[in-house]
Amino acid sequence: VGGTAMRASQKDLENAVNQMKLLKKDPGNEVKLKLYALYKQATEGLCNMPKPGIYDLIRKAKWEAWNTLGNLPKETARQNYVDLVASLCSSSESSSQGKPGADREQPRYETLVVTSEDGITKIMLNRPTKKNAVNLQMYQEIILALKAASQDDSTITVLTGNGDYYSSGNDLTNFTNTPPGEIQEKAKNSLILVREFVGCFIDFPKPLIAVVNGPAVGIAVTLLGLFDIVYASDRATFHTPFSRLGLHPEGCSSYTFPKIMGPTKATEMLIFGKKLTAEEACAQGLVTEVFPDRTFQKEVWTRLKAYAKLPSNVLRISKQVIRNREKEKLHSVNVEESSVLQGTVLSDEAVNAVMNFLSKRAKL
Ligand SMILES: CCC/C=C/C(=O)SCCNC(=O)CCNC(=O)[C@H](O)C(C)(C)COP(=O)([O-])OP(=O)([O-])OC[C@H]1O[C@@H](n2cnc3c(N)ncnc32)[C@H](O)[C@@H]1OP(=O)([O-])[O-]
Repeated sequence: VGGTAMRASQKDLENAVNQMKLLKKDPGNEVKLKLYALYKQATEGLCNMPKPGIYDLIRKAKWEAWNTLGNLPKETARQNYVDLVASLCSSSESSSQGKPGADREQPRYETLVVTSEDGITKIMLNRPTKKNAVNLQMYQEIILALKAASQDDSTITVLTGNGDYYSSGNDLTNFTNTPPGEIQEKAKNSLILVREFVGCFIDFPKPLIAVVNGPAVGIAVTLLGLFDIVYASDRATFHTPFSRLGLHPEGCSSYTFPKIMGPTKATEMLIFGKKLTAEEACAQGLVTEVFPDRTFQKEVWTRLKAYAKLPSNVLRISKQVIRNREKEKLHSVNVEESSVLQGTVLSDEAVNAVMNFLSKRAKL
């Protein structure tokens, strides 16, 4: 997940090393350390360098970068190295093709507004007239925005919504204009996209914060279990109406929710579709803190700007320490949830629920 389907070979690694030598723009120390660590892990495995003394700054940074990879398999490290070099080469190509003076770093998005300031990259879902429903383009754009944010020089990354909703979840019209002969294929490809999308949240290397400005539905709720902090307005609600849509939990919620709130509370949400208020979601550990809607934006952004002044590399490493041992498990949960959905996304129950929504704009 999060890389090319094919596994990178030794030859691919060597090619990537050579490509790096030709890179015109210096990718910065943080990326260089990451490349160093992945290369060592890919070629030598587990960090075998004795821990350098505290004042041996350069060797210590290298040791930390390598040691943080823990027992990441050599093949995965090789793949990650190749993927990282490919993304550096493509971003340097696109920036060298950009017009002088233009905003070269940020790709153009149609469904998002992405800004980066004060050490914070903010990814704002921007389909307010559709309550920020996640259509296929938005899935793709969020993947791109997360990949860019993981490599930019911001300290933390925030996901939020524009308008009165955080997000109404998966866009129920994602397959509706598809000719009947192509629907199976489209559903299959869409679920592959959703799986890749969830994988990007699992792998996201920096602190990831949800600023839940209003109601959240479906996949916008389930993904919250993969965030590091979730701040909510007291207007927000949390609703996963999967059963009435003929669907099943995704976004790794079948694993994260029972861990966060205990199996019975998770069942009430994920199977029986119980909608939680922000206060309830906070009491159950899904939300970190609730703020009055009136002061929500001001309070949250003041806090986040202060957090973003902390040393970026330290936050990154702490996040990895907290999350890394769960990563492999989360990826396997993601694959499993996706294959369950493959079997049911075009079931009678699921198709009828979409038809019902379209014909009556039936409310949850
Ligand atoms: C990956 C597979 C797994 C699935 C994961 C999930 O996330 S499952 C969860 C899937 N999610 C759901 O089941 C939620 C379904 N949505 C609802 O139940 C309600 O719209 C509401 C309660 C979110 C808001 O009610 P409200 O009275 O405040 O507002 P309103 O109803 O007037 O909506 C305004 C406009 O937004 C449009 N729009 C809204 N949501 C969606 C959507 N998801 N899709 C498409 N469009 C959507 C709506 O059609 C309308 O457009 P129009 O007609 O003006 O062109």
